[in-house]
Amino acid sequence: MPLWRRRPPAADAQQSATEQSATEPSGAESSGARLPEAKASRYSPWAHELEATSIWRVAARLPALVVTALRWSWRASPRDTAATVGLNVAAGVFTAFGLIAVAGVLESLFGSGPTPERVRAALPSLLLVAGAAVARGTLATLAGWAQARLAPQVERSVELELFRLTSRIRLESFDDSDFADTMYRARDRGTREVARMVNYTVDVLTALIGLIAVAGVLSVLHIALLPLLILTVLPDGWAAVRAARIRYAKLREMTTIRRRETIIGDLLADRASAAELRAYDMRPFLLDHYKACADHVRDALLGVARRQTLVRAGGDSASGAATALTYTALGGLLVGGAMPLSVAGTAVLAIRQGQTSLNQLLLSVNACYESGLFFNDFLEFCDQARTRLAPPATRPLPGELEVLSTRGLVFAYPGTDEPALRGVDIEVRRGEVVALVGENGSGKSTLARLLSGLYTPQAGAVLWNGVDLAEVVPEEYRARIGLISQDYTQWPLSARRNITMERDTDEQRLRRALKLSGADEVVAELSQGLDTLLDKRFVDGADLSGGQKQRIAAARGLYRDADLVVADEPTAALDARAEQRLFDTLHTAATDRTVLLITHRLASVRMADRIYVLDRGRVVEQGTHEQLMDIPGGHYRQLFSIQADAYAGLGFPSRSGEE
Ligand SMILES: Nc1ncnc2c1ncn2[C@@H]1O[C@H](COP(=O)(O)OP(=O)(O)OP(=O)(O)O)[C@@H](O)[C@H]1O
Repeated sequence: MPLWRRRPPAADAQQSATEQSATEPSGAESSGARLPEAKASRYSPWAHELEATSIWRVAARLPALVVTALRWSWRASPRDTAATVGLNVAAGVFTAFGLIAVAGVLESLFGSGPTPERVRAALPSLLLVAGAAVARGTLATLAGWAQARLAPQVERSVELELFRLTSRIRLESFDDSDFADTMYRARDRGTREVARMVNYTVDVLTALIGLIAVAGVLSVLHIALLPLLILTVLPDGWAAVRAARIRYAKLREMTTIRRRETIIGDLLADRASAAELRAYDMRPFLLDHYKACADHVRDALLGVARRQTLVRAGGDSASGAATALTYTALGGLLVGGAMPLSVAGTAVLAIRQGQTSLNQLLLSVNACYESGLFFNDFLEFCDQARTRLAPPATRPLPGELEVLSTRGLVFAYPGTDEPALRGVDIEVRRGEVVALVGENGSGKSTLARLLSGLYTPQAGAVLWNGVDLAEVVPEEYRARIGLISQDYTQWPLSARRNITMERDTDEQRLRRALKLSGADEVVAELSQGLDTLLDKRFVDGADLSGGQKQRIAAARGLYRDADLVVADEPTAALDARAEQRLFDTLHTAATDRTVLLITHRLASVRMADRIYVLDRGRVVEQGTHEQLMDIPGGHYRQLFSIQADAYAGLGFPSRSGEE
């Protein structure tokens, strides 16, 4: 496993966090007091490990990363990748060729004989220098074009892969905070780095070619000059790589804080939170919290800048000393008569060019390496996401739903010790209305999601006509379920699309769903009817009330030609009339479909064929309303009585208007 992928053992995190907070700048400490992530970064041990790892060990992984980046680039556009690499390399060849031609010019100019004759002798080489410059310039321009074309294509392809994975991973992955950090890093910078890595790789190749030419010229002039040249640049290169690692390690260490900073920033600037932010005057609190995060990040980055400057200053001084040594050696060779003046002139030129090329090489290797660290975040995300995909299932759905049952279902959310479901057995038969009731947090929605195939149980199974859903192609059974979710999404699409969720509309089914859910009244008020965009953030977009949104969500669940309708608190935001209409609908819908209903309005489950009562993740009672009411001190009986008592004796008129 590469060093920068290794996760710190949890036990080490606390200890290292203590060490870490001792080394933080004072501002970070003060914000750390308010930010748990600042005090106990999960990545601290990892960051220390990265900093302590030898540069050579880490750099050894670079070629593999470069190859991966090139593969991504090739996938995005083979033509532009080939053009970028090919044209840049060709431009590099002409740069080297130009230097060799310059050496020829100098040799002729510093030779013996009258000046006009020496100038004439230098003319062919001069022409070669000019030709090489023109060719290099043309190739570099074309290469720049190819490079500029490549970047957006690569970014697109990498981002698409990212979203293909985020939209396929198992739902519970979103409840895992470690994975959320990984996803944040991949989205934050990881995807942008592939194109950059390709560019830096090309720079490395170009610089290498220039360097080979210089090395060739220098070794012909005097072999001692070559190691001296390398010595002048190595300290600088070491400093650059080290500085990059310091920055990356700190950024990675701050992943959770930066994610929190983004979340708070969104709350401060998002429409969805704008009203409550004002109503509860959350502004000072959020701003203060945002400032604490931003202060921590700023202080940490100031610390990084200080350390980077020190490292670079060390590298620069050592490189300066090595340059002085090189020129002293050159002077010594001249004074000692070991090298004629014309050769020394060429050597100075070659050394300068060599330093430029070597510097360029080290800078591009460093940039490539730094990019590689971030690119690796994207690869790490892809690796982790692939392990979070549902295992491939090939079994087709075993016919229309006859019976959906669960067997010893156990499910715990990631990062929690307490299971939300602890061995649940229920059964829903075709044409039945089955209700799940229970107090808040008893596990109803979790069970509904498992029955809808959205979560994977840790133990037990959900069986469709006796076949374990784990073996069935997920798209097949999800298509047979109409989910009216408690946390429904209003998509930034037209009202029509918000209901049908598919490109082609079955007008008859749509009209029926609109009527059954009461969404027909909502659509009638929209300026462009079903074609109205349901998102106020865009021109001509409409906004809906909470109940209106819920009617649209109910229409979505009813539109689907499903075997099973799962309705999780489908009426929480509805007015009394709409609520009654939807419950009536759900009860009559069960003549041709099966309905699983979750609600706290117990009067509405009286008609259910069977009621399961959940408590702390277990089914504690089951039966019809009458059977459950017959259990003395029973859970359901108590809940029902509390609601019934609230209305009892108040003499409300019935639905028909009579007392
Ligand atoms: N995403 C989550 N991550 C961790 N724990 C969760 C998550 N969602 C729910 N839980 C926990 O799982 C348990 C069951 O929650 P669930 O939402 O299924 O209850 P519920 O019966 O539907 O409650 P309600 O009536 O309030 O909707 C609760 O203890 C809850 O805190």
